[in-house]
Order: sequence, then structure tokens, then C-alpha cells
Amino acid sequence: MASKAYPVATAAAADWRDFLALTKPRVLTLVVFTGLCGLLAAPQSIHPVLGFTAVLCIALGAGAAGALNQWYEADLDAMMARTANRPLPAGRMERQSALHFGVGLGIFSVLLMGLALNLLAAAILAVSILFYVVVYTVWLKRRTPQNIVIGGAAGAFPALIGWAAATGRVETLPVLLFALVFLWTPPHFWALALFINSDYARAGVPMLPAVAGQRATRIQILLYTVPMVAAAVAPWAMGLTGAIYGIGASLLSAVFLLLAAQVGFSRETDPARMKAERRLFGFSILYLFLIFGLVVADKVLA
Ligand code: HEM
Ligand SMILES: CC(C)=CCC/C(C)=C/CC/C(C)=C/COP(=O)(O)OP(=O)(O)O
Repeated sequence: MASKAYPVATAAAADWRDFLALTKPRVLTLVVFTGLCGLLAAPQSIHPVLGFTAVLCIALGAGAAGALNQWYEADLDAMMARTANRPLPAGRMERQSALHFGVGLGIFSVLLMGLALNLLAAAILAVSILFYVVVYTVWLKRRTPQNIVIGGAAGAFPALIGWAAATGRVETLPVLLFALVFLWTPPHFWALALFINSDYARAGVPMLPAVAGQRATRIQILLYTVPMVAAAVAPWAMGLTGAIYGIGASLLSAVFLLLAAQVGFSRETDPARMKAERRLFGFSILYLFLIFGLVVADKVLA
């Protein structure tokens, strides 16, 4: 279990902003968006109230996972400038509160999904929360640079959950969307890790740049981008989506590949190296928003 090498919460009670911060709200926007798009892309439409409930459950479940992640690794967060001001390492909240909040929210989200939508969606939601907390945070993050490759699967589940909430089934298109987010995660994160490498290294987290070096990381980024692009165009190639998605996804993927190649082939001494890494990280987020938006646009407009 994480040690307590950070200020323990004092008299000042945490307020709602601290509980919100525990859910990692900015990352949550994309997690929830992919879940919403999975739901809207499904062939069966459901009542808007049920649809809203499903997306709410994904948001609450992912927020719970974020809270439990912060409960477990407050010691790590205290060592990194980017995370030191989170409620636990900053001493604004007691660990117990974060634990109770995370467990309560997680159980509530899965129960509500099971009762209001269906058991399949609830089961996948439960698996993704456990995957992020147990497989990624507790087991892999501090042990192997493959942490985000395997553990990152947690963030790929929401599209499947959205689809399953609407249909009660798992089908080829959401599985391809799962594969897309799964393969997108390494380039997304390693691009960032390249320019904040020292932060993770200081905290002793074995992220790929610190373990295998910058050059190997750049090559890995490129190696994951190629199958990611294949997963992005596969729905079109397999006739599961139309030309709106196909053309849009191909163009966006070409840009992603170009930016990944810039990173992949840049040299340590290249002064534009960091700029390329930042650009790839920023674009990775826009890319996923747009690709998922296209899946829905394709269904609505075609
Ligand atoms: C294990 C896999 C992942 C790791 C280690 C990771 C790590 C990070 C880190 C460290 C940041 C920097 C900013 C911050 O702390 O908020 C970030 C930003 C972000 N990530 Fe990821 N990420 C992963 C997977 C994902 C997934 C699956 C999604 C959504 C589908 C996602 C969406 C985002 C978004 C939207 C941002 C920008 C947040 C902002 O504007 O501050 N990430 N990610
Ligand atoms: C539906 C459901 C339960 C989804 C949960 C998946 C989820 C929250 C994915 C986002 C992944 C993420 C924020 C990784 C941050 O890694 P980190 O924790 O190593 O980042 P840090 O260094 O900022 O703490």
C-alpha cells in the first residue's frame, strides 16, 4: 500500500472541488465522450433518460476509478510537480475520505447501470473500474514500462459500455473502437512522458522513456500508431460505417501518422523535438474526440 510521505490532512475539511478533482474531470471528458458515442452509434436507440443514465454511470464509474487511483498513489503524486497539488498530497483531504468516496461511487455506478440498463453494461463497467485500479494502479504502474499498454485497456472500455447499454450486446464495431483506444493510449501517453520524463523518473515510476530511453520510446510510439491507424479505418473497410467516417478517419489518421513519424524519426539533439512531442500529445486528444464524433455523424447523416 502507498506510504504516507506527504502532509496528512489537517483541520480544513475538503470541499466539493476536492472531490471533483479526485475524479480527474479533464481526462473524464474524453472517457465520457467515447462512452456517449458508443451509445449513440449503436443500432438500437434507447429512451433519452436511459441514455443519460448510462452515460452518467460511465462518468461516475470512471470518476470512482480516478478517486481510487489517487487514494492508492498519493505518495507518488506528492513527488511530481504536475500532481502535487491534488487533494491528498496537498493535505486537503484524508485518505479515508477518498477511499470511501471512490468505493461508494464505484458501487453506485455499477448498481445503477445494472438496474437501469442491463447486466452486460454493468459487468463491463465493473471490469473497467477494477482494471484501472487493480491491474494498472496497484499492480503494473510501479513495476513495468508496459503498465500503460496493458492497464490502458481500462480507458478503452467506455465505447463498449455505451454500446452494450443500448443493445445488451457486444458487437464488431464497438470492439474495433475498443481496439482503437487501446492502441491509441501508448502514443498518447508516451508522447507526454517524453517531455515530462523527469517527473515520473523522480517518483520512481518505470515509464518507458526512463527505462528504455527516449529513442526506443519514439520508435514504440510509431510502432503503435500503425496498427492504431488500421483499427481506425477498419470500421469503414469492413463496411460497418460509411464514407463520412471513412474519409474523415483516414485524413485524421494520416495527420496522426505524420506527427508520430516526426516524433519517431527526430533525434535527441533536434531542437524541434519537444515541440513535435507536444504537438502529438495535443493532437492525440483532438483525434479521439473527432474520430468518435465521426462515428456518430456517419450514423446520423448517412
Ligand atoms: C494508462 C493510460 C493513460 C495514461 C497513463 C494517461 C496519462 C495522462 C496524463 C499524465 C495526462 C496529463 C494531464 C493530466 O494529468 O490530466 C493526460 C491527459 C489527458 N488524457 Fe490521458 N492517459 C491515459 C489514457 C487516457 C485515456 C484512455 C483517455 C480518454 C479516452 C485519456 C484522455 C486524456 C485527456 C482528455 C487528457 C487532457 C486533460 C487535460 O486537458 O488536462 N487518457 N493523460
Ligand atoms: C469506465 C472507466 C472505469 C474508465 C476508467 C479509465 C480511466 C479513468 C482512464 C483514464 C486513464 C488515465 C487517467 C490515466 C492516467 O494515468 P495515471 O493515473 O498514471 O496518471 P497520473 O500520473 O496523472 O496519476
